[in-house]
Amino acid sequence: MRLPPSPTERLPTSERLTTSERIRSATAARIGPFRHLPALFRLAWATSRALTLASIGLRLARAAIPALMLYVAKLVVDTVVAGRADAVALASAADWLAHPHLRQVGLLIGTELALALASDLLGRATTLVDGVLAEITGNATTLRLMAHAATLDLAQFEDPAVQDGLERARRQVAWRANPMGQLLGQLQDGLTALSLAVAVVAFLPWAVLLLVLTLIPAFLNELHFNRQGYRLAYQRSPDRREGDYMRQLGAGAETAKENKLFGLSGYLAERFRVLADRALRENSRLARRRAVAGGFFASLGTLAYYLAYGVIALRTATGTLTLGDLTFLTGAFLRLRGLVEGLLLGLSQLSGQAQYLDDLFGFLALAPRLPVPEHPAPFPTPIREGFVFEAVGYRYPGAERWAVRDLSLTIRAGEVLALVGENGSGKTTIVKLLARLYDPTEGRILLDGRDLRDYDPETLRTRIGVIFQDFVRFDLTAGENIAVGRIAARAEADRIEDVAASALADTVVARLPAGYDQRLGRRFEDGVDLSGGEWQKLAIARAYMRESEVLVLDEPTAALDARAEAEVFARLRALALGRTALLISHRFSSVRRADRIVVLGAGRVQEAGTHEELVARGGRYAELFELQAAAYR
Ligand SMILES: Nc1ncnc2c1ncn2[C@@H]1O[C@H](COP(=O)(O)OP(=O)(O)OP(=O)(O)O)[C@@H](O)[C@H]1O
Repeated sequence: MRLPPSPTERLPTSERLTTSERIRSATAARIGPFRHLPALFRLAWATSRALTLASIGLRLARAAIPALMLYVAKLVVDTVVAGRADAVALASAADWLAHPHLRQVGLLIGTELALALASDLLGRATTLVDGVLAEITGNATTLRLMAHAATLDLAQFEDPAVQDGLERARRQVAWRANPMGQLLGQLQDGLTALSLAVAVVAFLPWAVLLLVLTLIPAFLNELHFNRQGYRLAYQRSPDRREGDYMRQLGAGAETAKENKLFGLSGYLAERFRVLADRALRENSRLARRRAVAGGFFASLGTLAYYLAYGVIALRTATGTLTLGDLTFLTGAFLRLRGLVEGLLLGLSQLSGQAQYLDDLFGFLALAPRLPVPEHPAPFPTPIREGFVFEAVGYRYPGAERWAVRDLSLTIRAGEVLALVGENGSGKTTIVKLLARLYDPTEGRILLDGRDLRDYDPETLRTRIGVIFQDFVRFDLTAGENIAVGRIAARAEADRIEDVAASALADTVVARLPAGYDQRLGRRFEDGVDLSGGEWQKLAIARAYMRESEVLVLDEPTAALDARAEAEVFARLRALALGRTALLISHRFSSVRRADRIVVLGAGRVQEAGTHEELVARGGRYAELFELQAAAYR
């Protein structure tokens, strides 16, 4: 039978593990749903040793109680039966206590009561400890997820499989599901069953053997169906992802506007229904087979129980066993059956959780791919020469086409360079390569004569301020939306106000009810939404906040009105004084003010020069410029 792929096997080739690691992970896959249990335990252990130990200790203590209680109950019955012969008239409590048999019965009942109370208290304490442990493990896991996410490369986030896995892992953590508690619960039930079985062995060894013989096929059957269910869930993973996406589209706030205008809800619901129906059909088929096989093995167990019950009753009737033995053995068998059923059920629940644990641990096992130099070159301060792209080519993972190819380009220190070119010509890709979000597939990028890969990428990124065209609209306050450009300076209100003024964002903030403290966006109740251009002004302020040597603005003014655009550029020139600025724009009115303009086409440089030079040349730039200018005449 083919095994389901491990989470790493679902990743793109470059993400995959070495051969020996793959063999190890394939072996692990055979254990299916249970392979994450050690990691799960380590997670809880690392979060709180005291609580993990407390949870285990409490469960161990509680596991032995049922067998003890049944045994005490047996002693009660036997003592009561033995004492019936010398029954006397007892007038007072003192008489009761003075009577040896009755005192013994009283003592035994008191012991059973103490055990019952201890079991209750231990149960409550376990729930309390497990609840706290689940919450702090959940929080610690979220922090670990966030810390790990920060170490990964952009390309990894852009991989749909990684994205979906991360999303599900996040949801799993947010649900505060407690697989650890469930696992320990299973352990406790297993130990209780074992203690009962050991106690029964003393009386009827063959009965325990009978039980074990009927249990083994039931367990094997459960494990078989667990693996089948796990495999099915894996195969259905793409469908499930698509179904989740349809649900999100059909019921999400972000898409509500277009859903209404285009009347999409029926279409999306139908697509969801088709996927859900297919899943239902496959799941039901497996569930039916599981129910039939499970029912058969459960009946075998019941048969074994009644067989043992009959023999116990007969042996009690013939005097080989006492009435107390009868109580104990029937009680122990009944309890054992209940426990075993619970254990089998727990097994299938644990296997359901395992898919999410796959996502969580699969994500935590991802390693970043961009190499970081062990001994980075000292970063030039200030940058003297600038950046040189030498025959750079970049192809996105899994893409057939090159986004840029044979690209030779110089960005001189201190200049304002504009990049223009048609959609998809590679402008944004150049920016990402510059900030080392990706490494070139071929060729190299030099900064002051050294390969960009020789520098520490973190340092490089602190020296470059980039605002992408799809900048993030944080549902935080207006002040924070600017401060994220240099989050360490978030308390410097003056600085935030200064950069806001430079980006014309001050007038936007002035109109907000709570000014810089106003929460933006629609996610939260106190949020106020802004227009596209207003958001863009905040994003420009964010870039200025960075105070970096290299300023990169990707379509910074696309949403601005003509007057705002002109003003932003006038200020940008003043701000960029002495700094290097890279400007990407489709608006030639902005582009023409740059020191130099580079025209890209199909990932290559087509022309470069000042506005005047390029217009005089009568090439591609002149043609595009004329097209836009004509539209205004
Ligand atoms: N994350 C990605 N994965 C795969 N391909 C991508 C990705 N981002 C961009 N591309 C492809 O790379 C090429 C260059 O894209 P890029 O975003 O650099 O163009 P651009 O010049 O900035 O375009 P625009 O003017 O539309 O913003 C395009 O063909 C695009 O389809």
